[in-house]
Amino acid sequence: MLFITALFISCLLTLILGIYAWRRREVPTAGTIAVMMGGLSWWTFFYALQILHVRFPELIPTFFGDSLFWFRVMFAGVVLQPAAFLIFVLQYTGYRHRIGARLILLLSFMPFLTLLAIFSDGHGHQLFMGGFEPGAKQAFRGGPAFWLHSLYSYLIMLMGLVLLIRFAFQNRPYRRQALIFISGYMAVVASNLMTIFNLVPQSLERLDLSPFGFLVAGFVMSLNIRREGFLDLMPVARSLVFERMADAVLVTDRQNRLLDRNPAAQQLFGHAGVDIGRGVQLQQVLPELFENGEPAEELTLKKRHNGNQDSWCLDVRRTEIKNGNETVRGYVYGFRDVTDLKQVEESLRQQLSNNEQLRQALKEESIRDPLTGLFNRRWLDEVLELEIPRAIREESELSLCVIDLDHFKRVNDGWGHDMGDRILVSLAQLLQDESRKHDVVARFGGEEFVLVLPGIGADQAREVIERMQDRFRAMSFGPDGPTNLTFSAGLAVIPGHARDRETLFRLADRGLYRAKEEGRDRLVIGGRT
Ligand SMILES: Nc1nc2c(ncn2[C@@H]2O[C@H](COP(=O)(O)OP(=O)(O)OP(=O)(O)O)[C@@H](O)[C@H]2O)c(=O)[nH]1
Repeated sequence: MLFITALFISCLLTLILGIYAWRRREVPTAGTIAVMMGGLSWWTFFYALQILHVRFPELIPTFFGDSLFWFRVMFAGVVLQPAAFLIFVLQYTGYRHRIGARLILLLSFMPFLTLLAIFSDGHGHQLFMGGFEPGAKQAFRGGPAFWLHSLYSYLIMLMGLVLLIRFAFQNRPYRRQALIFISGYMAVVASNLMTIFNLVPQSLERLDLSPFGFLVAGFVMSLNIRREGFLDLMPVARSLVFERMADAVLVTDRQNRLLDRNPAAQQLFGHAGVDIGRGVQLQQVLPELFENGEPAEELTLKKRHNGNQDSWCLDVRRTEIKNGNETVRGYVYGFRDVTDLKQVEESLRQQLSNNEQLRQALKEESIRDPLTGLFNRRWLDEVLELEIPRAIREESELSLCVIDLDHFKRVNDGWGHDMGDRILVSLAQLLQDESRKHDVVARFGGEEFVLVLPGIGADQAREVIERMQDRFRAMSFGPDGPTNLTFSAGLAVIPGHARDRETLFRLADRGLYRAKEEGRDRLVIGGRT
């Protein structure tokens, strides 16, 4: 009776755990745990029915006249266990991508055959039951199919166990929960092994001990869920993140040999034609990443096949993987595709530079005379505002010369306005040619020009102006243009004639006026001849 009670408690506990896990099935391993727990619950439930049938045949009937009916049904829950266990371990230890249709098919082959053997194994057949008689208080020996299935189960469980133990030692944050899970499952394995190898003491009437193993496993599992967050903090979440990340991630060992890569990396490097198969040396397949020894922070990846212009701009981040004693075990390389960002950045930069050019052009326009291209009066004012105080501060000279074309009205009247414009442009060009780089030549308005000659006194300025006058006089404006044009000029110098802008201009203007008065085509300095 104690045994039956234990069976039902196991059944209930595993059922509750199964339902609990099923309700959290958005965590991928939880679904598998639900199947495992459901299978265990099934196992214990039908085992209990079988025993009750033997003890109380009138209470628990059987079907098809088969006294082992419930026992056979029970095996549906048994054969499920190894495959579910392995799938869980693969999910838990980060090998989710290995679970495909092929593996599922391979794993279900044996359970399917076993179930077939179980149900076709009627009385007299020795294939699975090995002549087992229920209620005969004899040990269950099992036929060849039973042992084959046991071998298959334990091989699979061993594989899972190895993976789990390796994982537990490599992943400190999950070590406790992984070890607790292993210990729970070991209780199932131990009780099952004791049963199938007939190690159960006679006093326990050779009953199947597995349900007690399930009881222990159930308690351990609930402990794991409550204390270790087994269904919340699964490493699976981490591997899911790795797999679903939009950034390409490559994991290498210390020698930069590739150990793992996520689907985003496969897609990106696959597109670029870079071979990122496991074991390849990163320096060999991505030499541009290590151009200066250390990995670059930015990488431009070009499509390897000739003739294609595709390229990606990648932001690279390398993180060291360290173990407990701080030695580097490998690296994680993260590649973020910043191609679009770069394009936006580039077009913004282009736009900024265009704006700057436009601003410069506008500024130029605002300080230039449109006809001659010389500086205008506005710019001249700004220049003088700086240059006059500087000349005084540095005790150097500065000459200001006001130039005005002689009888320009006659030119306009005689040869037309267009010819007048051409002459203004020619004079502007001449003034520019004859002055130094840091002199300022401006059109002051109409046919009047101003020269600012920093660092030059009256004598030197006179030479410059007279040279200009000579050249202008000698200029020809074609067979239909005027000849021997002249200009008059007035000059004043800082600090000799003035120490401020107004006086300087007034004296230069007065000089110009005097030059006109005295017959034009001459230069008057300081308001006097
Ligand atoms: N073609 C042309 N003529 C201009 C321009 N600006 C001013 N003028 C002309 O320059 C002439 C200036 O004439 P005035 O101020 O009388 O002087 P002037 O004929 O040069 O005689 P003086 O200065 O006394 O030698 C006028 O006919 C204006 O129309 C211009 O941009 N283009």
